[in-house]
Amino acid sequence: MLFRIQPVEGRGNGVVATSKITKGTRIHAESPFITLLSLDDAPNPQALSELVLQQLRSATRDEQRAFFSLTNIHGNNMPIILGIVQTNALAFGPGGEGGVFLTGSQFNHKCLPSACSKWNSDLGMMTVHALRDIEEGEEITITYINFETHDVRQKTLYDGFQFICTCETCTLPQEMVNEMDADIQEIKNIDLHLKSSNLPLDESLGLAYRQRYLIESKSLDLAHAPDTYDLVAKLAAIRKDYTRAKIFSERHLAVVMTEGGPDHPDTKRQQEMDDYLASILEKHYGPRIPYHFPLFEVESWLWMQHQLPPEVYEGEGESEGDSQDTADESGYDGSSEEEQGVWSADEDDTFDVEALD
Ligand SMILES: C[S@@+](CC[C@H](N)C(=O)[O-])C[C@H]1O[C@@H](n2cnc3c(N)ncnc32)[C@H](O)[C@@H]1O
Repeated sequence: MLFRIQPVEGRGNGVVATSKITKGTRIHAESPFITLLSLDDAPNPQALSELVLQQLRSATRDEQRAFFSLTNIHGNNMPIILGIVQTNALAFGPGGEGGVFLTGSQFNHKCLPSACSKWNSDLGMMTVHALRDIEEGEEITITYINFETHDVRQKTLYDGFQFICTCETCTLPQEMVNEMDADIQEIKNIDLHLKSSNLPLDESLGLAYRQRYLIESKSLDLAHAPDTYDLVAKLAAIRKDYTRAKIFSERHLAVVMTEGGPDHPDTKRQQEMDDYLASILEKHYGPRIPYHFPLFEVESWLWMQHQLPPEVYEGEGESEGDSQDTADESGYDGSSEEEQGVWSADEDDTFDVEALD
């Protein structure tokens, strides 16, 4: 066992590492003890109680005891069973299904968590993987919420779990919180823009680069940050730029592998896409990835960097100064695609992204 459950100051019980855990390690896997049909529908308390009672009756005494020892933040405001369910239910299914986990429900929240909880429909289990190295004695945290600005995060956590988040991110000085919120909003705007407009690939990559820059260099990798690599891999594949698609696909594969492990459906799907791209490259072109260039040049080539046309960005949170900064960082030397070693695929190579979704 890589962790133990113990009291954590200001957060009730929590999950604490009993040894050093390296990034990508599966920390925990567990089937739901109580399964709920939907966390999205306002539950009819009577029906919910009945559903939970039915499942409790078929549990062992030890399991029942473990269920009743879970935290109930609702006190006398509702029947005890409902209080426990509402405090501990985690969402997992695509239709808003959720459940209570005897161990997994004891992970506390942080906006910049050290671990990722993910529902694995193939295993019928929630898994928890380390998003970074975690030290012995450190609390292992997950996130309960989506990628949001400070006030939205606080409201969601208070409404759903009745606590005020005091994590490092939420307690930054107001000026830094404002700056971070502006960056988060810009990341979300870019995501919407990339998904809703049919931009030429170089413009999409320019925006995507900016998104990745904001997420990585400013430590905004709050859980559920938009997955830039997934999107640009698909955009490049649709435009038959299989070399770039393959590189972005490898990066996305690394992300889903860390978050869900090799047996997660997302990882398997991405592996399938990656193998397919590899087979196209192998069959028609052989390796064209310019790894013999210095890393900086490969990155610059990969993202097709040049200054973004201002109209792409207008009104979406970026100042002119910022845009200029990005262009300056790019190192784009103005050489043509051919000079940079980029090739185009045959007409017959049609990448069916839908089939992989
Ligand atoms: C799913 S339970 C987590 C385990 C819980 N701490 C326990 O003692 O069983 C959710 C509750 O834990 C507490 N909690 C989780 N994350 C917290 C945080 N970052 N700060 C304060 N309380 C937190 C809140 O009371 C929340 O309603």
